[in-house]
Amino acid sequence: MTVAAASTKTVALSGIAAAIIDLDGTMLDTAPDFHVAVNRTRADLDLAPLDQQTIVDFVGKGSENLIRRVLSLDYTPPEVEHHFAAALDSYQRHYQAINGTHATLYPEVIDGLQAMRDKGLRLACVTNKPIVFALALLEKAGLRQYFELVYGGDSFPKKKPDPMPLLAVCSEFDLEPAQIVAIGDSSNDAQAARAAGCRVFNVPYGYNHGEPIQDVESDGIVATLLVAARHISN
Ligand SMILES: O=C(O)COP(=O)(O)O
Ligand SMILES: [Mg+2]
Repeated sequence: MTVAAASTKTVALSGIAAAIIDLDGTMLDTAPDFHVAVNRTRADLDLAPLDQQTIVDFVGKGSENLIRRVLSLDYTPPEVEHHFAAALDSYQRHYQAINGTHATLYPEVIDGLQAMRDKGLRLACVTNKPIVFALALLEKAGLRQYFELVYGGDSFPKKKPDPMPLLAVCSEFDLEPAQIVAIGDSSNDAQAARAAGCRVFNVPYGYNHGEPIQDVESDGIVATLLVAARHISN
């Protein structure tokens, strides 16, 4: 615990020209949307509803992983594969119908994004959420305008924790990875950032697969995106 606590010290980052911000668990608390859509999918399969926390611990590695984990609670691995395609289809239909309806913005998200823009930072959103859901949600929450680039979990062959989508941002912005800070709520974000050579901050309030965020190696934990902005300079 002492080692983990020591690693949470937040350093001020200089030489930063852009920020890559995660979506679920970082800008929006989408747990209630996941809860509703997953339980409608389970009802289609005659499975009992799950509590929100159980579902939230499966969020972060994309829809396919979420649905496999949700099915694995009741089915053997061959049964999971048997039901997977229909369950994913059902989930996507239910999620699309309620996307953003029950989600809420975390504190200081708008102020944080505005503060980053005021510092001249270029902003990209990189999420493991499917791109159609991500774009619709950002639009609905009034966040789309802050981002020059938005990449979803299906925008590239590989998603976070692979560095591929972050390296695509570096290339699109024509910046070195060390000039970019990734900010997210999970080890996925931190691992992708480190593998890309980017700097990384974590926020403590989202979904980290049920693990303490203090155990994730990063440049620090920031209470909100506004606090993150205060720790970043060009
Ligand atoms: O849909 C997910 O798995 C969540 O994705 P995000 O935390 O990368 O936004
Ligand atoms: Mg997240």
